[in-house]
Amino acid sequence: MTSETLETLAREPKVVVSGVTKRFGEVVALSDVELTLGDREFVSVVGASGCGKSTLLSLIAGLDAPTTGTTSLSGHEILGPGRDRGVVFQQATLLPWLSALDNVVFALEGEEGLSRKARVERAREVLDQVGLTGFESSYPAQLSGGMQQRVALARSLSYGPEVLLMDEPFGALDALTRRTMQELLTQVWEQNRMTVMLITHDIEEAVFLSDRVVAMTPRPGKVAAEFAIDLPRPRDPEVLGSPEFHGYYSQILELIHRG
Ligand SMILES: Nc1ncnc2c1ncn2[C@@H]1O[C@H](COP(=O)(O)OP(=O)(O)OP(=O)(O)O)[C@@H](O)[C@H]1O
Repeated sequence: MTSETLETLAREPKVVVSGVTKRFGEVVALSDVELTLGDREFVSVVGASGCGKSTLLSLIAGLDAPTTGTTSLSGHEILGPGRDRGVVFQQATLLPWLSALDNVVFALEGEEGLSRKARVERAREVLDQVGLTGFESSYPAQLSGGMQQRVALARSLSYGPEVLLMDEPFGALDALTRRTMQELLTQVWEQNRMTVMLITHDIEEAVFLSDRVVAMTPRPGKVAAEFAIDLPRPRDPEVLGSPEFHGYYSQILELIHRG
């Protein structure tokens, strides 16, 4: 067993998905899913289109409920959305009439006891973390797709969630921007060290970013296999050329193609 696997096992569980089945009418999207996300662990979920990845994410986000089974966070059953979880989707879904700064400030409206001044300060801080200093007053339409996703990420980071849930966050970006955003995400995660669940179609992205990659079976989705990624951190793009990286990549690819 590798040291990384031991570290993964030693982590306190943060999110636990237990015996979860999800049906939409006749469609069984998830069947008896068991999954644990450890405290401060970065986990990617990969699998064929339609295998239930987004459904799994929305159950943990509390946007939907399982048909049977339970999801819990820090030992408490998830019964709806909460500020202990941040969600980033493929589209940034920013409010077009608000500046980048005000989009983040708006997300902090629910933070009780935080003055307008403190909210603005916090928003500036997280915009700086995602490399947007100087763009605070730009409106979404004035920002590129990658920059809009940076604002979306800042918005989720602003209230300090324990778990960050990301559904194909870079899926709509061009290859170069995607790579920059992956590097940004590793930096942000190194600084914040929250639990992350990333849904992606991109196995290279999954291996590069994660402590563990979870591969799902085709519908009805179940966990097919889990791979502990024992690559040095902080991750450097140079690792992409290493034999270890290619070893993980081909094992996961083969498993998904085998179905
Ligand atoms: N609200 C819904 N109503 C009916 N069926 C749904 C609903 N949401 C998802 N499904 C079905 O559940 C299955 C799993 O969908 P889901 O979007 O979770 O898969 P996915 O792995 O995220 O797919 P993709 O990679 O293409 O985004 C699909 O067959 C989908 O059609």
